[in-house]
Amino acid sequence: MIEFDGVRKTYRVRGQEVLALEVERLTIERGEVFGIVGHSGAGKSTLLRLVNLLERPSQGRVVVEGEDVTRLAPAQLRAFRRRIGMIFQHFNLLSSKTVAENVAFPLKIAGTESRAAIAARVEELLALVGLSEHAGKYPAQLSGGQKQRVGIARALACRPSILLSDEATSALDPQTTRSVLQLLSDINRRLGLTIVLVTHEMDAVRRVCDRVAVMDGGRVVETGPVSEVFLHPRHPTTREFVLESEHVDTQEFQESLQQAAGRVVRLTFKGAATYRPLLGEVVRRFGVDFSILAGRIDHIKDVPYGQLTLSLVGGDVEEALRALAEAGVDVEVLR
Ligand SMILES: Nc1ncnc2c1ncn2[C@@H]1O[C@H](COP(=O)(O)OP(=O)(O)OP(=O)(O)O)[C@@H](O)[C@H]1O
Repeated sequence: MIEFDGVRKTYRVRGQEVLALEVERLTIERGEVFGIVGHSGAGKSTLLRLVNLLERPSQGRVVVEGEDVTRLAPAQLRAFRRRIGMIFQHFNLLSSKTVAENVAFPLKIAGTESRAAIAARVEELLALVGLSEHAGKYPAQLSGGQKQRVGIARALACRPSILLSDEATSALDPQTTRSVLQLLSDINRRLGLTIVLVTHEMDAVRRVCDRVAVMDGGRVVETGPVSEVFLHPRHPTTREFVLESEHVDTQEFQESLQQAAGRVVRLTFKGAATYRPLLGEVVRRFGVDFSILAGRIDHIKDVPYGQLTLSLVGGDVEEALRALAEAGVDVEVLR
């Protein structure tokens, strides 16, 4: 478990104290994939770097697996950092070392394992990330996705219990992003380690995270299970992120809402309800006509969901909405 308790981080810029982060309380549970999403400058990296004390809080406590990290003596801090792996946007690989040497590097520095044990561990890690055939190559000979896989293998070398990911897929194309996120998800499941994933892409959160914190201006403005935050965003920043991730132009969408007739509602179907012909049944039963303003079917982690924005006219709209809600559909009246 990772706990932030009354944490403030300020930087001194040209003689002035500037507040970068203020988090009253935030808890990341053991074994979960926790997303931190926000625009550039929102404080995401600062929050992440407080976990392994790459940044020191100006005030408050960061407690990792029961230990207040700010109180660790230098030798304890070195041992503690080995329990936390980290991956970066630009991979940070050593260009003069091979893939295998990059992965072996943290184990050599730790100096706790024999050469043979390190070689065996490297082999195991390269198999885990699907790079066994590339052990002797140099980073320059790899694609972006392969480089990040090396980064992941290296981060896992010392068997950490926490993996910090700072925009690890931001430099990758969409397909490679998906495969790296899938790998992180598999690692979370297979090894049971906690992953904290900083990103500015809500789509990455939707694919792999269990819970998410949305940051704005150095503060956590919304937090909760991804399905909750994604399907029912409350804070304007969260709404913006969700619409962006659905490639919806906010202004165009507002305009189409204004032109729509009758009652405008957003229906969210989750899990099995996604595939049931509920809407057809209900509109027929209550004589309601509808037109579709927006719609999508997708997954949040492994759970399918469908979301439809409709304008409803005629018939008994109120009763139709009640029937849908009773059948387990989330009904939001937008207008
Ligand atoms: N070393 C530093 N010195 C001064 N200000 C800093 C320093 N590091 C970060 N900041 C400031 O703290 C705020 C939060 O920065 P941070 O890098 O955590 O944001 P972020 O959400 O990760 O953004 P990005 O996605 O662009 O990395 C910003 O206003 C930034 O300018």
